[in-house]
Amino acid sequence: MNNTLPASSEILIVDDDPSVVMSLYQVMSDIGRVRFAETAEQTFSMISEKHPDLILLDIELPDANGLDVCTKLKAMPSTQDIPVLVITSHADVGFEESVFEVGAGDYIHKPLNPRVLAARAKTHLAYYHALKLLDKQARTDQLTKLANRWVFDDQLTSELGRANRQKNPISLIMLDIDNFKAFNDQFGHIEGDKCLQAVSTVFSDAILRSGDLVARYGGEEFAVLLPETDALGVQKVAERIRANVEALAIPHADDATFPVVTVSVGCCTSATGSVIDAASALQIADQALYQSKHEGKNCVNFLLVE
Ligand SMILES: Nc1nc2c(ncn2[C@@H]2O[C@H](COP(=O)(O)OP(=O)(O)OP(=O)(O)O)[C@@H](O)[C@H]2O)c(=O)[nH]1
Repeated sequence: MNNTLPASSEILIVDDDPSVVMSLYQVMSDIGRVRFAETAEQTFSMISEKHPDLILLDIELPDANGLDVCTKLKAMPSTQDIPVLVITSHADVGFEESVFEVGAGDYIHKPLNPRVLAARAKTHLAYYHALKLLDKQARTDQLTKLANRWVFDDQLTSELGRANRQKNPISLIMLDIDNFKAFNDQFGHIEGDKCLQAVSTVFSDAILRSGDLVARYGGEEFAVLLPETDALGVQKVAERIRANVEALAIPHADDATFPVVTVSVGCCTSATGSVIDAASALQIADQALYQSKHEGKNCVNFLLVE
């Protein structure tokens, strides 16, 4: 397990005793990059700047009890998974129980034993990095490296809710590669996979805002979510994607509608965030996509919901 440790682990030491900090630093600087906080306030401010991969937390801080700090960290979704190792001189059973009750991963007694500290820190870091990797893999389509349908549906639901609360427009694009069965039949599945990867790059390059999301929705079907984007905006993005896929000029199968690979596009906008249910939004975009297929493929259709 320890072999999986990346060289760049970020470790935050929270302690106000210079001699303890020095001992911790001597051990931890061999394991990762170390930062320090002396108080609870500094701790939260440093964590908001950059999330550490491991926190070594003293119990007696000048402005708070370390257990309360841990409770707060474990209550926040953005920090709850960061492993916390409590550094303590308490040894009674009741105290040990309270360490685990607040969600800390482990505790280490003072005086510190450097080898035990290093071993425990490495174990927690290895589990944390492995979990992060698994989480990333669970959210990513392995072939295209885009987000998968699960991530898309999740984000669509939360962005629709937000658009509705703020009465903001929100737009959705569904894309489907034209005659992809014919492509696979003529060139084989390996070339088909390469084609999917190439068009995925076009989709990713076409979305410019940080809140936008592109995902592989099914086999040769893709979806794009554009929060705070109105009818004009989504149609621009949709047309850019359609044109850029065509411009890739990937030769298509002899019996395909067009000589190069193309996509049919369906998009919709909920002008005031009135569509709040993900299934309805997807169904409207799908309806527009169906219209594009029906009109001869390689085109964009759009539906507006007021
Ligand atoms: N190579 C490859 N092919 C895939 C993958 N996922 C889905 N496909 C193929 O995509 C094709 C989709 O075929 P259809 O649903 O008939 O659609 P189409 O041929 O694109 O026809 P239109 O949508 O009407 O343009 C099928 O042959 C699937 O096997 C994949 O991951 N890799």
